[in-house]
Amino acid sequence: MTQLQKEFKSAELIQPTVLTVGVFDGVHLGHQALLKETVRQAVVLGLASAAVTFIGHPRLVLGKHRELPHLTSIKQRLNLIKAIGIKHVVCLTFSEELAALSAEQFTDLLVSHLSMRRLVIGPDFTLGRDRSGNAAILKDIGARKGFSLTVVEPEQIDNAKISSTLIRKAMTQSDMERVHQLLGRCFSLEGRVITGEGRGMGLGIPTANLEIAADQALPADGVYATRALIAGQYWPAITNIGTRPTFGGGKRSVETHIFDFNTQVYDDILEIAIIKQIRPEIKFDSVDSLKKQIEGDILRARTILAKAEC
Ligand SMILES: Cc1cc2nc3c(=O)[nH]c(=O)nc-3n(C[C@H](O)[C@H](O)[C@H](O)COP(=O)(O)O)c2cc1C
Ligand SMILES: Nc1ncnc2c1ncn2[C@@H]1O[C@H](COP(=O)(O)OP(=O)(O)OP(=O)(O)O)[C@@H](O)[C@H]1O
Repeated sequence: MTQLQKEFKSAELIQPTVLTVGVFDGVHLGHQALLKETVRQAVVLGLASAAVTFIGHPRLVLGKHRELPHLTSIKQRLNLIKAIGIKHVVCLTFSEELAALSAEQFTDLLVSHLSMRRLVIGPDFTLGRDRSGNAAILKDIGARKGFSLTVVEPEQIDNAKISSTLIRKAMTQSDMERVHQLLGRCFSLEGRVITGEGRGMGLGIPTANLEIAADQALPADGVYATRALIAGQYWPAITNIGTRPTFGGGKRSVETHIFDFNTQVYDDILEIAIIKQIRPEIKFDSVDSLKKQIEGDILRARTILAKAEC
């Protein structure tokens, strides 16, 4: 049995479904509109709602991009999709085997394994080998195979279609307000707390270093006002993303100083909601001037966080 057959077999759905398909990286406002419409139609038709999401980005597997940073981890993506009310979330590895299927072959699998009766798609969505399955073709296949098709209007902001590409661009410009507007929530990073180089304590500013996946999209290097979520509780915080040029630079790290907090958090899972950039990362001439700057940054972060919406 191939990997794809195994994945479909273990995801088997018996109750007929209204289904949507995509990568859903970021689960941005456009994705949310589509997922909400899928849930709404399932309720109206008395069917179960389902979403198929891909592990591994099609554009990477098909060699169109060499690197494509993810806005959300798989875990965040699944939690966000479920929080919208989608009953079944099916993960499929986007492999060459999957990429080689025609729209007809892929929708056959959706009908036979996931009992698809209606497919909900967004603007310009295509499915199957060489992106051959556009809305007209999917409608025609559906008429023969027993599913109907709904095409959802694009969600737009300022006449631009909301897309993960737009969000990645705003991240590289450190425009976290724009990212927030496009996602419909604050951008957040989640990971395990790992050990740093132990300099933070010496500076009098202890930091929790986050373990970050190599393919995680990050805002541009800099200092950000953030909120840290630990064991269900939010704490005001400040986060430095960067290479610490004052100490000779190194591997990019994401380190957070949580205000009024002095508990050991090594190995805990920490989520950081990134609210606003305070300044870019700078190479200081002395550790003292870095320390003075950080003390000022902390005051600014407190002011920003007192007024922030998320
Ligand atoms: C709020 C904040 C701002 C920071 N800004 C800078 C900076 O502009 N330049 C820099 O070289 N390091 C900066 N750092 C990183 C410190 O150099 C770092 O916390 C220290 O080296 C400890 O690193 P460690 O956790 O790897 O031991 C900042 C850290 C924090 C918490
Ligand atoms: N702005 C939007 N409004 C409504 N639906 C959208 C929007 N953006 C994407 N979708 C739909 O969400 C589904 C999942 O899309 P998917 O994540 O696979 O790729 P996409 O369209 O390239 O999205 P993005 O460019 O944001 O990564 C598709 O049906 C897609 O058409």
